[in-house]
Amino acid sequence: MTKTIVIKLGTSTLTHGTKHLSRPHMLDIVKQIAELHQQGHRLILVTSGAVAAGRDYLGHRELPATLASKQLLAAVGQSQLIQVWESLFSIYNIKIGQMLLTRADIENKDHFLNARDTLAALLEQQIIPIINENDAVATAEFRIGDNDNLSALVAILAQAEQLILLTDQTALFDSDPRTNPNAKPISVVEKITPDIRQIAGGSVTGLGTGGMSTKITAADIATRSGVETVIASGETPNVILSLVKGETLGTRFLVQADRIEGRKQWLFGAPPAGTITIDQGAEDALLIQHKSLLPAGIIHIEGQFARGEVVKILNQAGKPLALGISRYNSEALVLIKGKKSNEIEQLLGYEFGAVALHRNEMIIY
Ligand SMILES: Nc1ncnc2c1ncn2[C@@H]1O[C@H](COP(=O)(O)OP(=O)(O)O)[C@@H](O)[C@H]1O
Ligand SMILES: N[C@@H](CCC(=O)OP(=O)(O)O)C(=O)O
Repeated sequence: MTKTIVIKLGTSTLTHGTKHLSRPHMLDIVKQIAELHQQGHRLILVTSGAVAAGRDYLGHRELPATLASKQLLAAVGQSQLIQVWESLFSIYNIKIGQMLLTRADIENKDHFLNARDTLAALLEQQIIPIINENDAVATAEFRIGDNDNLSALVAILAQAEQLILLTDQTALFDSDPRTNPNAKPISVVEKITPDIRQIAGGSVTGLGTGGMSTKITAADIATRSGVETVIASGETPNVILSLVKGETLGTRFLVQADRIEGRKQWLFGAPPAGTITIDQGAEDALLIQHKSLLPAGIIHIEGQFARGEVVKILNQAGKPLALGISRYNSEALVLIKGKKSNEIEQLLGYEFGAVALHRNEMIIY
């Protein structure tokens, strides 16, 4: 069975603990990804390293200790970083696509759908998405701040089966192995308890952001949404291939929720912004055939809502059937209700796909 896998590479792995990107180490990762890509798996790379690459490119020049300097380094370094990935993937004739995201692109449901559609479109075309935070513009308010958390959100976005966090340690240890030589690796975390959070410290190398602490938060977010998460070393030979095969390596965090249901809980934070009344055919499609809602089955729209907002779906008798995320805003739905999906573009001048509400973004009562 093929899987969707998000692989996060920390600065420590990409630089191999030095001050510049390590092409040999990056090539080793690319080689493994190419093999899995060939097998039909869908792979997404979340890559750190822009700031480190920027520093190196500018010859480690002195800069004022400001946010703008960090953003400057990210702006300079991101283009270096993506060039290296592109040249390495081209060895295997694999095309890549760059996505730079901020918190708003994931938390705002409208943007979330856009980002998700782009990811899906890239994967469908066998293009490997290469993702980083848009550090050059993300101000404190809009930053996720570390790529561990970003990769967990990307895993939810992509409905991935597995999230692999590659770092400079072979596992999560019971204390930081840099300060405690007797620290012991933990192979499985069944549940993230306060004790687990307690043993995960920060980053001491000055290269990484967040250390183990942000990886635990990321594992928590991902496993609650049904995404198995593993922390392992990017240095271990064939680490990605072994993990995808299910071999025991690093620290494995067991899933805490069914994948689809967990993801839905994450999606449905807000109260419904409007209601959609559907006909009998659409009701059967939703309840019996477990299908998405097409505009053709919509009779009436109440309330004003944006694309990405939560709406309640009612049958003709006014009985609530489901909650769902609308792929179109209320004005657009008024124009396309009762119409065939292939007429959407002509009616609106744009389209976000054939369905009004997708099955995977719906909770049936
Ligand atoms: N309990 C722990 N087990 C393993 N590593 C830990 C622990 N607590 C803190 N760390 C630190 O976390 C670091 C990895 O995180 P970080 O430096 O942010 O790397 P990355 O760039 O891969 O995200 C390790 O080098 C280690 O010093
Ligand atoms: N977005 C930043 C990296 C942020 C980050 O989380 O770094 P790391 O802890 O090395 O994975 C960059 O590209 O430099």
